[in-house]
Amino acid sequence: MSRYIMALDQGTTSSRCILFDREGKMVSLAQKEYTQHFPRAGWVEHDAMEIWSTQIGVAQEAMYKIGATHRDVAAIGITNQRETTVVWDRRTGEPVYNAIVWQCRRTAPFCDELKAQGLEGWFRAKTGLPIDAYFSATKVRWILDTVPGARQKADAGQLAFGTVDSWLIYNLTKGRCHLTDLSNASRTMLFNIHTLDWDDEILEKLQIPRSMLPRVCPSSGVFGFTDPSIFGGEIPIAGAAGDQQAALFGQTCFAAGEAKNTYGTGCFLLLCTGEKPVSSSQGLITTIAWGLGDRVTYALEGSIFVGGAAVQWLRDEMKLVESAEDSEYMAQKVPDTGGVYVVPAFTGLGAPHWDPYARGAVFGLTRGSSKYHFIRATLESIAYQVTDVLGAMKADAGLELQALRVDGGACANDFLMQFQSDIIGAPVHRPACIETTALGAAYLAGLAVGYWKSQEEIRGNWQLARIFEPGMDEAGRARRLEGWSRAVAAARAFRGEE
Ligand SMILES: Nc1ncnc2c1ncn2[C@@H]1O[C@H](COP(=O)(O)OP(=O)(O)O)[C@@H](O)[C@H]1O
Ligand SMILES: O=P(O)(O)OC[C@H](O)CO
Repeated sequence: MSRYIMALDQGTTSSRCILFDREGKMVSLAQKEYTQHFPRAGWVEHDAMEIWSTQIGVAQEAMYKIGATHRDVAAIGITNQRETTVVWDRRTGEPVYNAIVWQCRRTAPFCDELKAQGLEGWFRAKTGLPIDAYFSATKVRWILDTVPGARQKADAGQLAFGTVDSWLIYNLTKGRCHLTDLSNASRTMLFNIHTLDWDDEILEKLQIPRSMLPRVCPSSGVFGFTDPSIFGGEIPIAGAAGDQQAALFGQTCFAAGEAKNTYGTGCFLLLCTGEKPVSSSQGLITTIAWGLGDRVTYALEGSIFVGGAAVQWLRDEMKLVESAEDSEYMAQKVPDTGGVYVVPAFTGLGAPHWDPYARGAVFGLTRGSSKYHFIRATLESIAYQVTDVLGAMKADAGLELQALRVDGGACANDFLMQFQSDIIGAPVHRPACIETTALGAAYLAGLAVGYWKSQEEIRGNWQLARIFEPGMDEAGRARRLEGWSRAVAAARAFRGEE
């Protein structure tokens, strides 16, 4: 029997491939950062061909590192940055425009038009989502309206739309399969999470032809086989899920009431609600967690657009740190932020505010403010945003958190995790494997081909590595949270330039 499951983790900042063994341990990893394009203020794009080339490059590298061949890989699981929109020409396989990334705000004015028509409740009832530029629907519409000839080609059935999972499956199968999974479909604002089908009324309203859309499959099951030219032989693609849902699966949060928070480019807190979609009155999203066989599991989600990306900004734009890791010791060179608050609303604010016009801001600077205060305040801003989302989840779902399970690149930062625990007043549990996104995709694929027999078997693989206990007094917590909420209100009042 094959020895490994391959996870392809196509994230916002990097493409990654990890090979896992039966205990859920990483056997080989390869990763490559790729180019972020910011053609205008608030716009974010990726080159879809670079997504594909880096993803396939790291897959081959991960196999090469341990001398694995296609025979050693029982199945591939795909997980991906969600909502990011690729539209390609079926005849050439070429994208007609760059991938429009989930963070991109270009369609905010069109979303305002939809809201002005009073459609907010209509969309939410069908899709579980608020109307926002974050989701794929208005991005597809923008491409059809803007790229010369796109509308005509789409009407003639020549164009295909997909989120990044679809784009990878299409290329891995050399154009044979145009598919997606339920969790990714639920992020498009085109998919009805109750009927489990693309919603014809929404398609009509947005003038998006159904012929562009992929077929929707369960998250665990054989989607197709890789073309033999890629790995030297066929490998089944047996799992796919959006990265945040995959992380929920990788953290083995299978039962209603179990939650995790991922600290990647953004931060995403997901609470499993079981087979029941729970609707939100607090600015959270109702989303499909995964489909297994004919059973669909739902989740409530708080989506924060800028998490670890704020640390990347400190590194790449502000040049205040040389590496993301350095932020940890530099933040601890000062005992507190000295009253400085950073609001990293670089692409507006997601949950619970949903304000596309908010922009990043720094408050509380004094003559004594140093770069260390600035770095510390940036890290703290990540934890404050998570605290706001937790508050919404408590109000919506009555979540009484015993402990917060964490994962994702930035959860390696001990300072951030300690501050997170302090500011929510609850323990933070960091597992041994923080690559839970990839692990979740591997589990979905492995279950489909019998590599793992059951979810119970998988549960046994989860291991705790470190607990962060809250140490901040109530008064200190309340004072900081009050400062943070004033900073957010001020950043929202400023409103960015169009
Ligand atoms: N030690 C660290 N401290 C703070 N942030 C970090 C650290 N390591 C990585 N990051 C941040 O985490 C993000 C990468 O996490 P990852 O889970 O790989 O994200 P993605 O899947 O979105 O590409 C980057 O934005 C990076 O700045
Ligand atoms: O790339 P990540 O891990 O920050 O995840 C991005 C999300 O899927 C966007 O919804």
